[in-house]
Amino acid sequence: MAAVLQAKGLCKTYIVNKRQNNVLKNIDLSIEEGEMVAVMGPSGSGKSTLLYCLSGMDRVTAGKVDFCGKEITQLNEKELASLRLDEMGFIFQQMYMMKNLSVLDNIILPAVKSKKNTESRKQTEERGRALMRKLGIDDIGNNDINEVSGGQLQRACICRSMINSPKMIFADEPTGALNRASSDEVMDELTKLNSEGTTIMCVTHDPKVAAKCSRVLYIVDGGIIGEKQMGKFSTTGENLRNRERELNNWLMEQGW
Ligand SMILES: Nc1ncnc2c1ncn2[C@@H]1O[C@H](COP(=O)(O)OP(=O)(O)OP(=O)(O)O)[C@@H](O)[C@H]1O
Repeated sequence: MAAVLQAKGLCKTYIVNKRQNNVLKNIDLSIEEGEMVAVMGPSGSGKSTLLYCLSGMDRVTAGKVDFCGKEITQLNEKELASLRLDEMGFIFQQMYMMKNLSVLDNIILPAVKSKKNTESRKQTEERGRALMRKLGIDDIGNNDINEVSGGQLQRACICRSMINSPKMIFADEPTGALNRASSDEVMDELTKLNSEGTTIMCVTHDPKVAAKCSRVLYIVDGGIIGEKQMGKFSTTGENLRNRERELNNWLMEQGW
């Protein structure tokens, strides 16, 4: 399997009030095509910062990041923005939907903005609707974003992250704002996308979410101190409880 994402010697330092905070310390990491990787660790350990640096949303202080063979740490802002738009999908806990647009218009916005997209508006809308059907929210396309539930909105975010058929989806606490049932539904959709070939990296505090991933990284104080290969989760015949139990035992060994 080819690596989609590779980081070498990745460091990130923030300077706040003249004080240096070395948040990521010399991280080496490789993510293969088709993996679904969870990033776990204590609060403030650098999980979100890692996600932002790997996806080019934030600049690294030292080291390099390759995405599909392109060294993103060498790209300028414009090149980075179009790479993110065309090849990456993003799902956040806060969702970041545009309040003045309908759910469908929010979903298709990355396609409308992409210079690579040669479709008519109607074709793009049709694709948006098809994604909504797949995620079971085809009845809320014309709603305002404040007229839908949190679970529906998060599924809309998944549609939006998929609209440009990205190579990889970066998710930061995608289920953090959801109740258990909605969280399970969103994870089912993400694992389905992953089984269809999309590589996913997901920051989470929830072992139930991580148990559905194929690999779990554990970060403490800006360094990856452990990783666990879980194998692909299959909804058919696999006992999720066993995976959760195994993962919880491992997390305790890491100091969780
Ligand atoms: N934009 C920023 N400017 C300055 N410091 C930042 C910035 N973003 C994060 N930090 C600091 O970097 C450290 C790591 O933050 P980060 O959000 O990556 O941790 P996390 O592991 O995702 O935490 P949590 O689980 O609480 O979301 C923290 O000390 C935080 O205060």
